[in-house]
Amino acid sequence: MGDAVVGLIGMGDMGKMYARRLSEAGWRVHACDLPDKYDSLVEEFKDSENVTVFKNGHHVSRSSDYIIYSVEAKNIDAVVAAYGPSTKMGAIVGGQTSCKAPEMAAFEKHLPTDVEIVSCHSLHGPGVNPKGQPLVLIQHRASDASYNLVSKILSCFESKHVKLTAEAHDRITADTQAVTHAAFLSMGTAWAANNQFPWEMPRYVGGIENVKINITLRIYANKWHVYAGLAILNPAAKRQIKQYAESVTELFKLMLGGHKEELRERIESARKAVFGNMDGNSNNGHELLLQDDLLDQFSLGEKPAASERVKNNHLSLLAMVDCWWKLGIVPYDHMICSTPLFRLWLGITEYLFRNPELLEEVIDTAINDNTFRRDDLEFTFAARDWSERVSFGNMEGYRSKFEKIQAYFAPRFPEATRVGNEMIKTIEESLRQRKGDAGN
Ligand SMILES: NC(=O)C1=CN([C@@H]2O[C@H](COP(=O)(O)OP(=O)(O)OC[C@H]3O[C@@H](n4cnc5c(N)ncnc54)[C@H](OP(=O)(O)O)[C@@H]3O)[C@@H](O)[C@H]2O)C=CC1
Ligand SMILES: O=C(O)C(=O)Cc1ccc(O)cc1
Repeated sequence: MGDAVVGLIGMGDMGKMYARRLSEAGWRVHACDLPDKYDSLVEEFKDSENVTVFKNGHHVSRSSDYIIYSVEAKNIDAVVAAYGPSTKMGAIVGGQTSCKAPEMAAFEKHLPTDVEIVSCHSLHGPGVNPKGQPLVLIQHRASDASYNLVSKILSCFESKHVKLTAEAHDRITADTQAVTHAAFLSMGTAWAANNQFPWEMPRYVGGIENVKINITLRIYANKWHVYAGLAILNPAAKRQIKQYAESVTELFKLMLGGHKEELRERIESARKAVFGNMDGNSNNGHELLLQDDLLDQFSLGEKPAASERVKNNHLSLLAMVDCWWKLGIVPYDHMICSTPLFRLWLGITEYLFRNPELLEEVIDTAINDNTFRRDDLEFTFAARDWSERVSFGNMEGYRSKFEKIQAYFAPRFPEATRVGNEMIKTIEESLRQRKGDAGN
């Protein structure tokens, strides 16, 4: 491959994934994590001849031509302050953090002026095949030649390169990632508060419920700082998460008050704004992203017989569309810059909103069925509490709540991760195939 050496500062899940793929593609990689991980990293990469592990970021910065900071967003300022001044003259620096405002501020503050800046963000987790997934590239302070070099280095992922400014990146990921995570975090919080493992209850098994359960567990199996960083440090995210909590609260109040017509009108206005004239019977816009039979395959529990199926008012999904409507967000506009979780979330939302019978059943359940009010109450509390922690910028408050719920679900993570990976893989393949079919 080329002569350029790629530096990786931060060898956590994403850093390791980058190191493996870049070195396999023939790039020389200089990597480090914190000094206490030096020995274990040397051992782990002893068979990768293109990867050299260093004790700290000074060594990596001095010897690399494109350096990627792959550390916690909350630490970016401190880490760049430490190693940025050691950057090789004329090198290019970028970061992998999920939120670019603090990353760019740190680069501008601490990097020498001869250093160029091209950042990146893989819009998927470390366990997902990067092929075909969006990879955001940001030419922040760099010549076209340097941008092209970074694009060439990262082309071995076979991801779709999406060129954005840092600001546009943060606005879009607030719409897609931050608010999506808020919904799933709240579901997990409500289940834990009611001492439920939802896959053990008939109401929560099958179809779109599988997506809710698998994604919620996937998020709680990950590291808290990833979600805290992209919610709390992203200047655009607070408003979205707050609106989601408000939409949940207002819809729940309409349900509690038995205001069926008002509820229906509100849902209908949101549906029109977000899904336009797409309905369940026509393919006006495009085909449904997801099909129920596909989703049925990925259960952590036994699917109940149709006669035992318990109806759900899907407050979390109704609130999502209400939130998009109130904020003027058209989620399809963001597909080019979406994560697998966002596509699944949009998929189940669309599944509900483009099925008039199911939507009517949901409205009816919301008004007439009291069975699950306790779940909805906890879900409403949860959405508001997450939003408050994010609004106050409360990292420690976020962490302690996240880790408490994480501990509750932890025994099921291995199985949930396996089923979740399988689900994402199958659904993504099906989406790709359909796109291919449509193009033929
Ligand atoms: N996980 C995901 O799905 C994705 C994450 N991202 C972003 O990528 C970044 C990395 O995430 P991820 O790999 O998951 O997180 P990890 O916590 O697994 O990795 C971060 C690593 O950086 C290390 N680190 C912290 N400070 C230093 C330092 N001074 N020098 C060297 N290493 C240091 C951490 O060590 P220690 O643990 O000891 O602090 C840790 O090993 C985050 O900003 C995240 O938002 C982007 C896309 C997807
Ligand atoms: O798909 C998601 O939203 C995930 O949860 C995985 C993830 C987490 C952080 C990122 O910056 C990008 C992807």
